Amino acid sequence: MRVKWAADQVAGDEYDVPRRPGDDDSLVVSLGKGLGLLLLLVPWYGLRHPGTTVVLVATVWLWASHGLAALLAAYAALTIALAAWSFWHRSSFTRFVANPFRSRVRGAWVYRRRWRSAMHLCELSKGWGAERYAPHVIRVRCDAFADRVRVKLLPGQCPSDLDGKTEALASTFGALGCRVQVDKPGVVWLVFTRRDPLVDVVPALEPAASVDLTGVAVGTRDDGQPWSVGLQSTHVLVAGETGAGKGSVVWSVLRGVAPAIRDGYVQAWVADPKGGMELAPGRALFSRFTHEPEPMVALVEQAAELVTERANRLRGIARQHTPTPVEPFVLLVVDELAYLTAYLPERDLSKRLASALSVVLSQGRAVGVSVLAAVQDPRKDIVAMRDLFPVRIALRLTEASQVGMVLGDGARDRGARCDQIPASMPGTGYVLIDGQREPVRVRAAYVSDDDIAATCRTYPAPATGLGASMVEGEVLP
Ligand SMILES: Nc1ncnc2c1ncn2[C@@H]1O[C@H](COP(=O)(O)OP(=O)(O)OP(=O)(O)O)[C@@H](O)[C@H]1O
Repeated sequence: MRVKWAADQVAGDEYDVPRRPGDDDSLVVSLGKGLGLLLLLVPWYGLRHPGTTVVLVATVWLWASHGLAALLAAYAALTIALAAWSFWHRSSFTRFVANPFRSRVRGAWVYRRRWRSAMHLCELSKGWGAERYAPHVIRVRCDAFADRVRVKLLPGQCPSDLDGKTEALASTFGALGCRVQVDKPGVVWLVFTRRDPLVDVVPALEPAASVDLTGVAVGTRDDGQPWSVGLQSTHVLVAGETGAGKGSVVWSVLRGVAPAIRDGYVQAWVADPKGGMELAPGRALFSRFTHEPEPMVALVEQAAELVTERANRLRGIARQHTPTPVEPFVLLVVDELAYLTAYLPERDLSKRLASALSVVLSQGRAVGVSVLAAVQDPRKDIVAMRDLFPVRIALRLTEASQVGMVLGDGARDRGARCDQIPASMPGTGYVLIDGQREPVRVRAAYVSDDDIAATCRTYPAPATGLGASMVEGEVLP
């Protein structure tokens, strides 16, 4: 593809415009060439865009055969029909009319018109001899929130070449943000966010009647899809500075599994090092709950004993634990993991904790014991354990360097800007989703005190959980 810098409309001053063959043609020759090109382009356009062609041909035919009044009447009738459609069935209207129209207009006006210059100025074009080449736009899909541009990369380019360019691309095309998603080898989707679907608080989600531990709905993704977190056969780490909204992730998970708690298939064992302030309101859901240092270590040790006992019993019989009311899935919730791993007052407690936690994290997944842990400060102590948490959620973080500590190296370059999440959007963060190398932006649902109280009333743990009668600070059987 030949790049004509001079013809591209980019905001900013042009510089170093190379001369091209034909730039010095006389007016007559240029007009002749233009006419020839038009004759070739009309049939090509007609074949490529049959819908538009039908509308154009119908318009010309109506005008020529029935006059302007008939044409205006037909357009008025069409407008009324579309308005009625949009009123009565918004979703199908959006899908079949609004989004394709948006895609066509924005695809031509915003992206294709400025594409090559933008690629050059973002340093994504390449030179070969005297020619310059830019990645090719295959398709543009737009909805009310985002534009998705499918792009064929140049030979010699790979998706990671776009890492670190996303901010420049977003700014070039006037978007709030840009993410790269690999489609297939050599082809990527650039997702430009125009309106943030996560700005509004996501209300608490209703728990599903039948709980699926492989995907518990906890919030919304920025493409409008539900965001689910798997608990079975995994451990989940939620990292975020104070006030980042870790509580909303933990509460959304607990609310999501509440029906299974009531039916005895899931038990929540909860350690709240913040003196019980955060999680105590949900004690009716918990089978075990504690907030004192020694009992918290004892709770993790009990989980480790359960893991060892189940592993010994199930070895050779089953490769995967199936939750039942007799042998429930245990979710060990630790509200501030760093407190247990780094700040326990006594050295002996720290040692006991480290050894019990390593058993639970390394062997618990196969025997139905999973950890859901929150952490404010993802520094060294946590990083040592980070790899034992297959699911990691990074909310707002104080420093850019912390993103990699939670999501792994390069995650920030691939779009996880946790340090730029505004304080006004607690519960917002980035996650890595299976099969996708790019982090996905998400927001957890906000579970209010009233929602917690209602969840406790509707789904209390069975009598063995001793919910409301628990003595705080003690580990109960
Ligand atoms: N998903 C959410 N949507 C809207 N508001 C939220 C959400 N999550 C939390 N908040 C609000 O943000 C504030 C801080 O939330 P939260 O206590 O969960 O943060 P945290 O990360 O647990 O902080 P800390 O580590 O200090 O306990 C709360 O007042 C809460 O009302």
